[in-house]
Amino acid sequence: MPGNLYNNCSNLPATPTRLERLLRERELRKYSKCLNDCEAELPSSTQDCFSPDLETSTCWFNDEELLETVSASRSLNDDGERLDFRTSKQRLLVVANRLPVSAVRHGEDSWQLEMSVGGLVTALLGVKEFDTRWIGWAGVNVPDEIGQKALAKALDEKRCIPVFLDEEVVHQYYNGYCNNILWPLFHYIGLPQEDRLATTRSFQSQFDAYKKANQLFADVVNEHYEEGDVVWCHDYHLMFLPKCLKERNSKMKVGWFLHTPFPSSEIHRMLPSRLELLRSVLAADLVGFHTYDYARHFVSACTRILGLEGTPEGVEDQGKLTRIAAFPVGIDSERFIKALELPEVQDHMKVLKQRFAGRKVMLGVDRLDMIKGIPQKILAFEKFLEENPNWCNKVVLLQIAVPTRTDVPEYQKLTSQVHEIVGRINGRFGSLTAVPIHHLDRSLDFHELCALYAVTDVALVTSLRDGMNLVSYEYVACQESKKGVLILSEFAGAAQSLGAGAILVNPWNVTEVASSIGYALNMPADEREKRHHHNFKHVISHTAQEWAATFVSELNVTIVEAQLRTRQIPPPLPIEVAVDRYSCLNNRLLILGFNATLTEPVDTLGRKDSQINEWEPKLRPDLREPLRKLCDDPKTTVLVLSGSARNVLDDNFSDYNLWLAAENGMFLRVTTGDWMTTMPENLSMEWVDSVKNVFEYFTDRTPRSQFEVRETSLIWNYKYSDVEFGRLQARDLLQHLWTGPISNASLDVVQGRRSVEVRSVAVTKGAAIDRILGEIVHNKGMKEPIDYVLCIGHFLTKDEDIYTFFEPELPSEVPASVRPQVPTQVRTSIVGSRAALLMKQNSMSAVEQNKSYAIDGDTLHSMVTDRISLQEGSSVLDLQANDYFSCSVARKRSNSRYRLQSSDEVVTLLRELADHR
Ligand SMILES: O=P(O)(O)OC[C@H]1O[C@H](O[C@H]2O[C@H](CO)[C@@H](O)[C@H](O)[C@H]2O)[C@H](O)[C@@H](O)[C@@H]1O
Ligand SMILES: O=c1ccn([C@@H]2O[C@H](COP(=O)(O)OP(=O)(O)O)[C@@H](O)[C@H]2O)c(=O)[nH]1
Repeated sequence: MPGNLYNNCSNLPATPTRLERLLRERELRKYSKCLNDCEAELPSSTQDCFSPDLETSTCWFNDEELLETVSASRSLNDDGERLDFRTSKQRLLVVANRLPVSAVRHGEDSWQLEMSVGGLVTALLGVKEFDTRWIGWAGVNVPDEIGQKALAKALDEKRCIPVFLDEEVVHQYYNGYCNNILWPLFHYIGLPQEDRLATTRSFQSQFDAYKKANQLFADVVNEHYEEGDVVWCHDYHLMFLPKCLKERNSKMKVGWFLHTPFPSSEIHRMLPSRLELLRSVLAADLVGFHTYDYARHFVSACTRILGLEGTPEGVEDQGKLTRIAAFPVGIDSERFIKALELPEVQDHMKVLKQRFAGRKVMLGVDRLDMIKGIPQKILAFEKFLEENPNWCNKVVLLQIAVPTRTDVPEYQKLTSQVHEIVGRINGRFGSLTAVPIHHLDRSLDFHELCALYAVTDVALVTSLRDGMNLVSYEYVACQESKKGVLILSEFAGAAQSLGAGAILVNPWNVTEVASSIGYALNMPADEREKRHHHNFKHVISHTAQEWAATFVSELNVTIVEAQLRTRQIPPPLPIEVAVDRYSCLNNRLLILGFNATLTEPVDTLGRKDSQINEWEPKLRPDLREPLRKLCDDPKTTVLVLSGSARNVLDDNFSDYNLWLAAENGMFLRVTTGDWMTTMPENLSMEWVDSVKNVFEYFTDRTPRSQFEVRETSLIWNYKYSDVEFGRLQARDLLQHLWTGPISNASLDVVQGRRSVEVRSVAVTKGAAIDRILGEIVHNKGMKEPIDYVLCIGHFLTKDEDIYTFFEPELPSEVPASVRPQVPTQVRTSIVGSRAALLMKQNSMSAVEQNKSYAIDGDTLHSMVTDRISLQEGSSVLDLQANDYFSCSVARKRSNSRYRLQSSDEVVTLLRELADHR
């Protein structure tokens, strides 16, 4: 499709595709990594400053060196030798609710920083390729200024920037809206019911706090932002952030990534703030998810709930594309693999092996969260013991359950529930010397955790839903020597990547999980090896570093593409200029479309305004007054040029003094006169019956679709049907029309946004306007040439030839760069036709003579020349470039010079014109 003529880029060198750009970026990353690796071989004295030895740190918490690697270390900046490499690092602002460290206060101005627990922190700690700063909440309330200053200073050393949230905001935003509303909903647990109903009542105040908290995050980002920075927002806590950031600075590169699942649109629909949240996220340039399924759900929420267009690339709204894609996170696998060689880890392994000698050990590591399916896991283990009494003293389940979100009542309840089940099972199957379940309500340090991962025989992950689940990755990374078995919930994002090597289970099916435990414990060595090998390969190649680099690279590419795309969108109509020129001139022509131009905007969801009585297009009531004024102005001619049938235009406009052109100009009438036809005489309509059959078939099978028979075209409209079903049906319908029995007829099958229209090839608004103008000039007995044309409409691409109709005749002072590119041949014929518009007295009606019309467009123009009486020497059009305004309404790409966003803006424009006679 041609772009905006004013921005015709056809002469530019071919721009690379997105894939080409991404591949190039990938090559560059590889090259940069190669440079890095070479540096790693430099003498150790030059390395120390920027490559801290993580594995020598003894504790998972307070791991200062680890944090240094999150970002390019500052000492790197002081190293002259590495200047080139360093300068290529992109500044990255990572914004997440939780900082990688949580703060514990020790005195008025003294703070201790501890590593935060959770997959998001683990994933982001692996991000090393950028010059990174973290912005987030330190997990603590700091009401006093001294405390805030001291904490900010302590965090600064870790390149972290705090967002201070007071207790009430944390309560309403974090415990309330994030963890009691969004978290359960996104994990298919649903919204609060029964005893949680009180939460529903406070929903609005929690949402307000959520927005307020997001704004506070935005303020801190704005304070630290430097031009060119990439701002990467994380997770469901910050869905409002992209909008806050873009409102302030539309040029900021903003990405948003969700670490949890994004549920089916049917679940998201339940959320009272569903629209606002989706819209805010869409303000980002790039939106990422762990899996293709989550991305697909998000796109479908945008199409079904917001009524936007979903494309394979993302979601489009008024020409703005938000790119949506899957970026599965990984871990810093090397860090885990290397840790296994550390003496501390080896010591832990020895102790564990001794402690559990003679027993197989199964491992569970989860935050104590209802989504992790801990009760289901324990119940399945109980069933296994029940059914396999011979295993009772030979297997033990070690469950690490890290306390989390302890202020939220649901989490408190879960703790007691789990304790109760564990107690019961240990009582039932335990002995004086051994219990089958070892349950720990606390976190472990990094070395203990690695040792546990390495020595255990089976890892049991039974999440009911889980964005990714990094524990499964970490387990695989640490099992290179033992080759233990991973039992993995099919509802964890990790199932998509590790599914082939793991035993996949439905955690709700206790029987299935129990038998999988048996299968895993008895699995022969060669099968374990094969499965492990497959997973290990994936874990070491899909790292957190790779994840971040890919996301940021795609964000950069998305921005470039957006800039290219913007060039194809016409600029907004300069209303003041259009009005000013209008008031200066004396013979003005307004050509107005009808549907979606002078009618209320269609509810794209087909829900609200989809009552049957709304189906007929109606002139907006707020347009009646300005339209009447314009029609009654002797210096103005108003023409409504529409695809609609005659009766529809009659119903809406009979009371106004204007011109009506129905069926794309095939019928014409001044409201004081009768309808005339401008239809070429030998326009073949033989195809109508067969197309009618097809349309009827699809109308029957597509609820709330309509089928309209006009005299020169047939239209099947599905704007009130289910968006996705309608689109699928339209695809089938089009395929049939293009390849079926009528494929050879001389027809045009015109695809609208929510419609399919079939008409004869010769019928377009641009083809009709010449004849219409001739008739208007003749009928009005115009003496003065038309010196102002405003042509606005929500026209189909095929009908946009109306915009170009006037272009070639504009005087040559229009700068070459903004003049439309019309092929020479076409130009000649149009210029030829313009001769038809020379005025003469005693003219004969062009329409009266329509018998002699030929179908060929060029011939038509010259036929008109013969029939319109001309007034010696004067032209119908005397149009200066600046007095011609072609303007599309609610179209993302168009050949028009300008655009208006919606029919609301048409109202504004026509009111202004009406007030400036
Ligand atoms: O910060 P908290 O409220 O204590 O919760 C900890 C984190 O839990 C969630 O982690 C998710 O991210 C992981 C990495 O992408 C993913 O593997 C896992 O499936 C998710 O549950 C949460 O999304 C984070 O924001 C929290 O920080
Ligand atoms: O005592 C512990 C137990 C777990 N983890 C880490 O917590 C993360 C859990 O991430 P996952 O993606 O599995 O789930 P999430 O908790 O983020 O939902 C993993 O990186 C674990 O190494 C930890 O730091 N300390």
